[in-house]
Amino acid sequence: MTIKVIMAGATGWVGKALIPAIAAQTDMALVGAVSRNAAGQDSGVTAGGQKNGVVVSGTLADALSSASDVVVDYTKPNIVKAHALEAVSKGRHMVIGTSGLGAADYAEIDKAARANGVGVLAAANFSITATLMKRFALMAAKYVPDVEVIDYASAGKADAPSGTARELAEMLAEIRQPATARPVSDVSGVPETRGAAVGTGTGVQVHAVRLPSYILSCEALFGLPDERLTIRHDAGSSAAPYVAGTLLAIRRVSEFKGLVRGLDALMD
Ligand SMILES: NC(=O)C1=CN([C@@H]2O[C@H](COP(=O)(O)OP(=O)(O)OC[C@H]3O[C@@H](n4cnc5c(N)ncnc54)[C@H](OP(=O)(O)O)[C@@H]3O)[C@@H](O)[C@H]2O)C=CC1
Ligand SMILES: O=C(O)C1=N[C@H](C(=O)O)C[C@H](O)C1
Repeated sequence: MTIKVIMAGATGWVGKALIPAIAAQTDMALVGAVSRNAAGQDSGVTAGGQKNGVVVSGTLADALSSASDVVVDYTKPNIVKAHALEAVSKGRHMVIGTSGLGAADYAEIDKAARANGVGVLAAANFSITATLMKRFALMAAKYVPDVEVIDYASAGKADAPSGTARELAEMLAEIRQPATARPVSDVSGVPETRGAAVGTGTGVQVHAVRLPSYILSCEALFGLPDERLTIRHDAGSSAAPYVAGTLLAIRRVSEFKGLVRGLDALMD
């Protein structure tokens, strides 16, 4: 069966890499593309390549008016949830790459997806090595209770923390033992410098750094008396690392009913 795919965020950094990649798959067909500013143009051309005959729509609603199976979203934190709810309400499976959502948003999308009998795969980071970083950090958290997350990104990144750091912190908070660090509420000085607690219970402290020269790096920092472990991922300047993981998600998302979080769900 050919999987008919709509690419929302077709003219973005990641979307431009995915448009030719989706079109090149023998088991997929690119049937729609979304960008407000490129509406009416050919999506192959706006992605920097040859004409592919798929005209860009200005809204997801427009793109959904034709038949499709899966919507892929690499847009912006302020629109991704609305896109997800719209796509699943129209019976489409959804692959979410866009950052900015948290556990409560995903619970809402999960409910809507289950009600409509479709699958959603949301991964804060579709790169294989970033996914391994998360997996290794979750393994370490079973043995070392004290962990904090440092999130490094470009000066202009729209959201903080990054999706990568948020997913990691939320999952660490679910499995790690209580930390031995002094509670932030007992800290004097400027307690905000201890970062923000992300996740259930006391959460995991996340520190977001935003500076020119970073793309996205994420560190899980574990401490025990007299020793320390750092597990870190650094993203490079191209969107290539996210392509293979996103294609895998497009192929597999219809196997689910409801939302599954993290590329690692597909990696075993
Ligand atoms: N999960 C992962 O592995 C990765 C996630 N990301 C995340 O993906 C998201 C996108 O990143 P990136 O490609 O760098 O973003 P860009 O800013 O380069 O591109 C955003 C795209 O979304 C479109 N867009 C923006 N707003 C809307 C809207 N309201 N309706 C429809 N389309 C819209 C833009 O077109 P226009 O403005 O014309 O509408 C553009 O095509 C970010 O949240 C980023 O953090 C990034 C890399 C990897
Ligand atoms: O905004 C980005 O650039 C990226 N965002 C993703 C995130 O928020 O985690 C991950 C990706 O490495 C780059």
